[in-house]
Amino acid sequence: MHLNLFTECAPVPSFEGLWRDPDDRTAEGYGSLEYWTSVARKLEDACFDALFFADVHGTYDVYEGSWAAAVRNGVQIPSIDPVPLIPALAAVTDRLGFAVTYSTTYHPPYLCARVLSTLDHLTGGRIAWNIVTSYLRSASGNGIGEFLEHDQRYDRADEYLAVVRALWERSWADDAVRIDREGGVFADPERVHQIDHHGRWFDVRGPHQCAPTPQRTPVLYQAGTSGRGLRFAAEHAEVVFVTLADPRRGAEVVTDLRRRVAEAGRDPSSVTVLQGMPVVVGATQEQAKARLELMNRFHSAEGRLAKWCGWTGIDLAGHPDELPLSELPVQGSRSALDAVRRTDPSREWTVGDVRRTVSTVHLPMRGGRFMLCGSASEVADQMETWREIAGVDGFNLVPFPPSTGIDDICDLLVPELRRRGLFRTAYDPAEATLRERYRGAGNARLPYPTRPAPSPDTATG
Ligand SMILES: Cc1cc2nc3c(=O)[nH]c(=O)nc-3n(C[C@H](O)[C@H](O)[C@H](O)COP(=O)(O)O)c2cc1C
Repeated sequence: MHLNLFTECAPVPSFEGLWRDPDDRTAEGYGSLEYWTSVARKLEDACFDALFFADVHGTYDVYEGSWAAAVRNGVQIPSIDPVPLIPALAAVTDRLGFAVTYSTTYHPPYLCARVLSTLDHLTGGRIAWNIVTSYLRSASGNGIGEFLEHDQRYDRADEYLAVVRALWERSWADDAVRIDREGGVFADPERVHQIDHHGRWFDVRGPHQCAPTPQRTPVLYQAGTSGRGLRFAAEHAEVVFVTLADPRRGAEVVTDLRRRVAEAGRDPSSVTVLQGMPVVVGATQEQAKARLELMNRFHSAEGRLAKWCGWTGIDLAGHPDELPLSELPVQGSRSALDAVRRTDPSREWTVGDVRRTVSTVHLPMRGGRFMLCGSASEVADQMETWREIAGVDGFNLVPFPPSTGIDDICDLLVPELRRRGLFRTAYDPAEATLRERYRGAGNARLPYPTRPAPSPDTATG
């Protein structure tokens, strides 16, 4: 089983309002090296695959047409950039991987390739890239790029991947770096190539500024399960991060994804699917339930609405309650919208229905299904059900409570998973890089060759 821990470098990585819990360490800790190094050490002791950092490049200003609710509730503002943190975390760990989010809409591909190669060098091949197309229109107001329509963002992302993959895979030969002190040749210019990419969105000559890293291309993660998102994943992703509503309906998405991977000419079993999963675990079921009471106490409906409206681009305060949701165009995240719709696909969802659902606390024992909850043994049972029925390969765990929940996962849940033979008791020394943890020892490099971007004109939804 593959296990990541999901977080954000923000006071409220998830569960809006929980920063008010006096035991929560994230509110002050998110900006401190001491906090993040202690998290990284804890996860490495538990042999996690990776620490996953979500990130955005604008403010959540859709709800009520303002970022006031986001600021008041600390919803990814303030937040710091996780990327500069990674070398510090790598310095206190040896094997833990790090997944970082970089946007194909708001970061230039040449600079993205260099930053991720730098991290792959400095960590000895422990980097994954969470490829996002970005749903926040507000970022375009910060002078970092133009917000495009949903499908166009993915078209651009296809070309972006052609550029960065060419820089990582084709620009430098493995034997280009010679360090020949006698001969006075550091690197052989004959073995370093321009990529000469000229496309609709990008003109990048190259060569890449970094010599080949342990993985060359970082492990390619993708999140976004609209039809267009799945097509992008089928073409590029090695690990797909999903948030499925429940195991049975989730199985349809996973099957659809693997079918599309096969259609793209790749081995469907080579794609690792991780379910993003909130989890609360206690020594007993009663203790887990008691922890959940914190949700009732501190949950912020306003903070939740700020986040959800930012994800989708729909202002739930800006339309009449009775308006059917199907009448609103969605330029943000269709996955976030589908996650709500899939809880009851037969219903004609209105703006009012969604606002009530999004702002209400859904505790697992009161019918809310989207959470792992209970003693370690109960949570492990639920994880096994997800694996068997939905066909996911592992989890991107979202800890509840946000900081002490990390200790519960490592100290209570991981030992139970190990007892069942579901999770490693030590890192395999033969798996030197993060990619090898997914694909086995000896597979440090991207398994499929670089490909030109598929033409938006010929691709189908
Ligand atoms: C589980 C999940 C995690 C995501 N994480 C991020 C993130 O950290 N930063 C970001 O800008 N977008 C993130 N996204 C947004 C996607 O990259 C994408 O832009 C958005 O979901 C729209 O695509 P879709 O309609 O296919 O879902 C995430 C989406 C999902 C479903």
